[in-house]
Amino acid sequence: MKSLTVQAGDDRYDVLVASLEDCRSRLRDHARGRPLTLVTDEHVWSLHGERVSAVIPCEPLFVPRGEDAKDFAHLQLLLTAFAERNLDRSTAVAALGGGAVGDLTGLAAGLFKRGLRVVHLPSTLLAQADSAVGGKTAIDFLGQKNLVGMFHQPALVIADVSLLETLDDRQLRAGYAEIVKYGGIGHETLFEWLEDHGAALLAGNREYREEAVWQSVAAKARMVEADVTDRSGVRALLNFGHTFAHAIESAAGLGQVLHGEAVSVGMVLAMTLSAELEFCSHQDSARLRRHLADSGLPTTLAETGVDRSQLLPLMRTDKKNEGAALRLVLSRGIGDAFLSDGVEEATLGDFLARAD
Ligand SMILES: NC(=O)c1ccc[n+]([C@@H]2O[C@H](COP(=O)([O-])OP(=O)(O)OC[C@H]3O[C@@H](n4cnc5c(N)ncnc54)[C@H](O)[C@@H]3O)[C@@H](O)[C@H]2O)c1
Ligand SMILES: O=C(O)C(=O)C[C@@H](O)[C@H](O)[C@H](O)COP(=O)(O)O
Ligand SMILES: [Zn+2]
Repeated sequence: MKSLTVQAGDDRYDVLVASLEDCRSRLRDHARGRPLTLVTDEHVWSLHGERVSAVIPCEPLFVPRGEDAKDFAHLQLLLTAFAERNLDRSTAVAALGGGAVGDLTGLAAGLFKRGLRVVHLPSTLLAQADSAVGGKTAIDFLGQKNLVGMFHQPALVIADVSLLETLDDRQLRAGYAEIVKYGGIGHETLFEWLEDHGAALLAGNREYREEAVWQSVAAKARMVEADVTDRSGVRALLNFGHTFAHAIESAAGLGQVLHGEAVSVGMVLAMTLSAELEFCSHQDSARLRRHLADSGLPTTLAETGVDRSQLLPLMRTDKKNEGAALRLVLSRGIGDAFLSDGVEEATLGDFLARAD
């Protein structure tokens, strides 16, 4: 078992990369003798419900698969169920699933009685490496990604990579994009390691999956601790590729292009723009693109099928922006991302019009 503690302001919690069975007593501490209210989708439950129930008695609540869960209707559904069960602040609710289940459950938990504890049991590569840690919760609104949300840190995160054995190839690769992000923003050695071991990781190597989840979570924890509520600019680097990605997801129709796929294209766009603006070399930009493409991820706008004229207006609504300036995460090279307010809208518009 690998374990790290995140100190996010006043909130302190453990992230365990371990089997669910090895965490039985930790889970039971959070349930306090009652069945654990566990939010999931029927697909994940059909695959893993029996195993999870053998570790901890659960009362499941079902939401749709993927991005469709992240809306007001399902937020209301969870809040209603929490009220019907009269959950109180001494017990936790759990989220078993991908980032969508985690984002929705985290928000419902944060709102109900002004804060229930939430335990994340991430079951996708993306959720294990990224979304279960750090306390960002959200639903989509008015066609825009994560427009309504809050920070609500978990009480415990357990990443059991054996859950990933049932994940389909497309979802697996999408999650891998966020791991590449960690190398891209601050850890060139991780990026090199992924160049060497990424193919085996994607093919199913359990040791490499654990290592990549661990490295990503450790990197994220440090950035979250330094900037819990995304104010100082440190945490904003976790948004590398995301200004483009969220616009791509919205323009495609939410749920059509997977978040990780959009992040893959978004990181290539951010790096290509950085190279054009002479912040980084064209070799580094090509290196990032090559590794993502070799990993079976999309790297061009053309592959997403979006109408590129929709992107700039969507990018203007990004949460990082203050006033008129567009705030982008750019790069000085692999492992060296930075936040920029300096890209003119006309420059970005021209870039988007002719990008691959
Ligand atoms: N809060 C954050 O910090 C953060 C970070 C990154 C992404 N996100 C959000 O996370 C979402 C994307 O999450 P995601 O990539 O995990 O996908 P997802 O949650 O949208 O969908 C996961 C899909 O995989 C299936 N699935 C889940 N676990 C499985 C398993 N073990 N075996 C088989 N099938 C399984 C689910 O049924 C579902 O269809 C986006 O909404 C994104 O905005 C949030
Ligand atoms: O935890 C963070 O901070 C991140 O930015 C992680 C991202 O991978 C994630 O997609 C996040 O949900 C994006 O947040 P948003 O603030 O851009 O909606
Ligand atoms: Zn993301």
